[in-house]
Amino acid sequence: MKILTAAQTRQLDQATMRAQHITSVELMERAAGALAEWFYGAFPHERGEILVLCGPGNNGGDGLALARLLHNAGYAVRVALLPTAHPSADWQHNRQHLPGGVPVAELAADALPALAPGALVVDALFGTGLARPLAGLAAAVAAHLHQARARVVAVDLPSGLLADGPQPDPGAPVVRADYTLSFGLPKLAFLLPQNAEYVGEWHVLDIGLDQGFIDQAATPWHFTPLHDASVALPRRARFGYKNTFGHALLLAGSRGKMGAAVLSAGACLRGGAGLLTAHIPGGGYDIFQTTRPEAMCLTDAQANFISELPDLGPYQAVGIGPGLGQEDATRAVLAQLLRTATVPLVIDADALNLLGAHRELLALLPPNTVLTPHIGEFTRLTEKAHDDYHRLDLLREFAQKYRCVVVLKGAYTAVGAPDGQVYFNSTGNPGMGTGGSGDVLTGLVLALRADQRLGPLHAARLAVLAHGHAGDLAAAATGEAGLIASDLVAHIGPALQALTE
Ligand SMILES: NC(=O)C1=CN([C@@H]2O[C@H](COP(=O)(O)OP(=O)(O)OC[C@H]3O[C@@H](n4cnc5c(N)ncnc54)[C@H](OP(=O)(O)O)[C@@H]3O)[C@@H](O)[C@H]2O)[C@@H](O)CC1
Ligand SMILES: Nc1ncnc2c1ncn2[C@@H]1O[C@H](COP(=O)(O)OP(=O)(O)O)[C@@H](O)[C@H]1O
Ligand SMILES: [K+]
Repeated sequence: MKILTAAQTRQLDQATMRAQHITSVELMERAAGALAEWFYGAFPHERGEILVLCGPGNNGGDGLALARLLHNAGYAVRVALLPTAHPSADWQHNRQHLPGGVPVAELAADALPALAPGALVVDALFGTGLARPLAGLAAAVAAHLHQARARVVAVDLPSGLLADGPQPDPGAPVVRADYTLSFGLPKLAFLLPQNAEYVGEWHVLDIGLDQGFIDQAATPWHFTPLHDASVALPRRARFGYKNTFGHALLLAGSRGKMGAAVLSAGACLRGGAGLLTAHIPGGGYDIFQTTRPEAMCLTDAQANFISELPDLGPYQAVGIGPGLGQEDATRAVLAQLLRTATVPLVIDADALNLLGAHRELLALLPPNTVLTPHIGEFTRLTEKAHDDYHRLDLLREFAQKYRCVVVLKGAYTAVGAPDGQVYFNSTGNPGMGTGGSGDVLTGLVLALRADQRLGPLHAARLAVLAHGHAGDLAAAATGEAGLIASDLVAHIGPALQALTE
């Protein structure tokens, strides 16, 4: 699913009207209808009055049309208008069609609407047409909503927030919505941590926008929903056997962090690898063999860390990093791996930290390597980003420069591809913020890299999608707080099953 800019969204509206021979008023009516349907589902028994705040453009027009539909459906609705000399044509149409029974007032700085605590407010002040930061009356309204602790439903965008870029004036107020209801496609702003306090819970409502325009629109940004055919897992061949499904090598663990190796190995096995060999510090042997009997095990001469690179001959993919530690000898193993590997690599955790601390090693990264940094690890590999948008620029630059797939982990994990495209993930939940979750992802990516039917981007995107889905399945059973990384491993099977072709 593509993510478009505000400018592209305006073109998409025009293309939809042309292709479907509808007027802008008709398109607005569809948008309002979709908003109203959402309201009926979310607030079926709302008794209090709903205040609809309308700006001068089509966002305000959506608000006026929604007010009419809610009133006709029996809700108590009141409208407050931002004073304007030049309302949009569709605004005027919907103003004229507002039923007489809906009270309408103009907003004024010295008489902002009284709001009972928890009052339900629709923010239809500004959407994608926002041309400058909120100031004056609009800014006062945004602050008033916040102080009054109103429940705010934003139409298309919380007013004051840009759809696709950082705020020009970070100090200017932005409406803090509990819900944001957008049309057709998600907006880039929804996916970034810095905007979470404004966007709240967001939903995309289908209003039948022109798919032809969307298909040809150029954008680096994509969103991967749970069921995305382009990243499905191919079925296993009926006559396949363990050697068909890939033999993975995992270099992981150090004293005190053998659990990372165990978790990662579990995920690799549950991810469908035909065979898994783990190379671990000698002192971890009993732990590993006892907890992961399905995996084979090579022990390092060192008891507490890894100092030797095994012969890579038998393997279809190599993963390195979980619980690895940052010993000099381990760094030498990483360097040797980068120099000699001819099979796909997956690099995580301390292996990334070693790369960050010794950046000369970055030049050795084989193309199509998958790196799985969280934000802290990514910062060590690159530089401190000014904000979340700048970090996305850094992600694209890094993936293009090193011809690698970079999985920037977190809520809506962003997968950067060597061609500069970025794919945001839709699955997962905050319960996954628990030690070892990333180690599980590494094992799963490794299994899918050992699967020779999948390319690096497909493997990384599918692993991220399945890992998040496993987290969602696990959280349904344990709750978010109770979720631990082992639960992710246990749910990889059903998650992958749900994502199989
Ligand atoms: N496919 C879709 O997504 C569909 C989208 N639709 C809806 O259309 C919305 C976009 O409508 P839009 O283009 O009329 O822009 P909108 O956000 O109402 O603002 C423009 C007005 O605000 C003003 N203005 C701007 N900034 C300001 C500021 N800081 N302070 C004060 N004023 C400011 C600006 O004035 P000006 O800059 O000219 O002075 C102009 O008057 C979109 O978000 C969605 O809700 C649906 O109806 C159909 C399907
Ligand atoms: N709020 C969240 N929503 C979705 N996924 C999350 C969230 N928090 C963490 N995760 C996922 O959990 C994993 C955490 O990885 P990481 O920080 O490397 O953990 P660890 O180092 O403990 O293994 C990542 O895949 C990340 O995307
Ligand atoms: K809005």
